[in-house]
Amino acid sequence: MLPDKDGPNGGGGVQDGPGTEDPSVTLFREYLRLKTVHPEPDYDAAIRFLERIAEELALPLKKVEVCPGRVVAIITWVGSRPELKSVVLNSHTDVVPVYEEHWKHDPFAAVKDEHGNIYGRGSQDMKCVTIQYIEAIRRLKAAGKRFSRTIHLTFVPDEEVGGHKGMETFVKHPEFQKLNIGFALDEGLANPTNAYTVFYGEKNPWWITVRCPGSPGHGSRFVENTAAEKLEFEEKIKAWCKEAGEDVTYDFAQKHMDQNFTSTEESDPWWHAFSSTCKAMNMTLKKEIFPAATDSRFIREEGLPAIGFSPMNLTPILLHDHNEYLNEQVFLRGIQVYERLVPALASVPPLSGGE
Ligand code: MET
Ligand SMILES: [Zn+2]
Ligand SMILES: [Zn+2]
Repeated sequence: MLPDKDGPNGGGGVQDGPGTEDPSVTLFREYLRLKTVHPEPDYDAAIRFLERIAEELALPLKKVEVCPGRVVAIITWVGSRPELKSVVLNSHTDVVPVYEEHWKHDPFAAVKDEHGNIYGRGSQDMKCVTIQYIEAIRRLKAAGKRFSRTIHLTFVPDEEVGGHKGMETFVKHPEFQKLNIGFALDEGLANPTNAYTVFYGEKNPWWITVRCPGSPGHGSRFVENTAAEKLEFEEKIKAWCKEAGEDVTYDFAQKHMDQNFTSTEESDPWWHAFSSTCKAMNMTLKKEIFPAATDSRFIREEGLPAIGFSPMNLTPILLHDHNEYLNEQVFLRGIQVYERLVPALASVPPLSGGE
């Protein structure tokens, strides 16, 4: 672990003396320090980190290069009945850029303040979840557990830039088919109340590039045929491009039409395993449609069920925001949540059809 400027346990006035921090928190902070930040994420650092983790867990890691320089890493814990469909724990390794001048701590130093709040880009989106999966698996393995279904931890690049060179390509890869997926967990959002939010569908993103050529020049010069004057925002996309002139074109960088939802009926065996485990832990769940887009959309488009869930209650929603942080107690509680959820999902009895 790299020491940060305030010593081994972060910001001033920290309650932990050296060496007393929970090792899961230390690992989380170490992962936050990797600069997997766009526009040039250090994916090599993430892969090296994950290779070390796989070695510690004594589990195999497979690397699938879906595009040049874009590797999906898969750590697999084979179940006692490997013919059954598997459980996927998915997370993306990239994070969005920062405006460092708006942060009270270095966004890549993983400073922990006197309240136990850990500041860092990716602390909520979604390096917390990556480490929570890993630590839950580590504890379950150490306790000598094994489950009937195979568990795959998938670590995917480029989610934050639309997933073209990440999950979108991976779901079409033969190695994805080989995973024989029955159910997937992926990211969700924090919830400021005591409840946890779960996402069973998403909004359809449309990212559109409108090409509207015009003469350049200073605004005071009464330039004719400017780009701005050609655009009619109140009209529909097609209509306003047509009206703007024959040379105005548009392209979709993202155009999702699929509306596959994941069942949250109690009769659904996957949802039942998920929700009954949460209930047994006295967790309140709030079911929602994700307000933006995650890699779950590509999984659902393959017809597979996926639930978006990041176990962060009592936490303001700070994804992509300045001063993104997560409290270490909330983080540690999340590991315990996965320690219960993973066994429940990986022990779902064979479904009709023997899967
Ligand atoms: C449409 S790609 C989604 C990128 C990112 N997850 C976001 O919601 O902003
Ligand atoms: Zn995310
Ligand atoms: Zn994000």
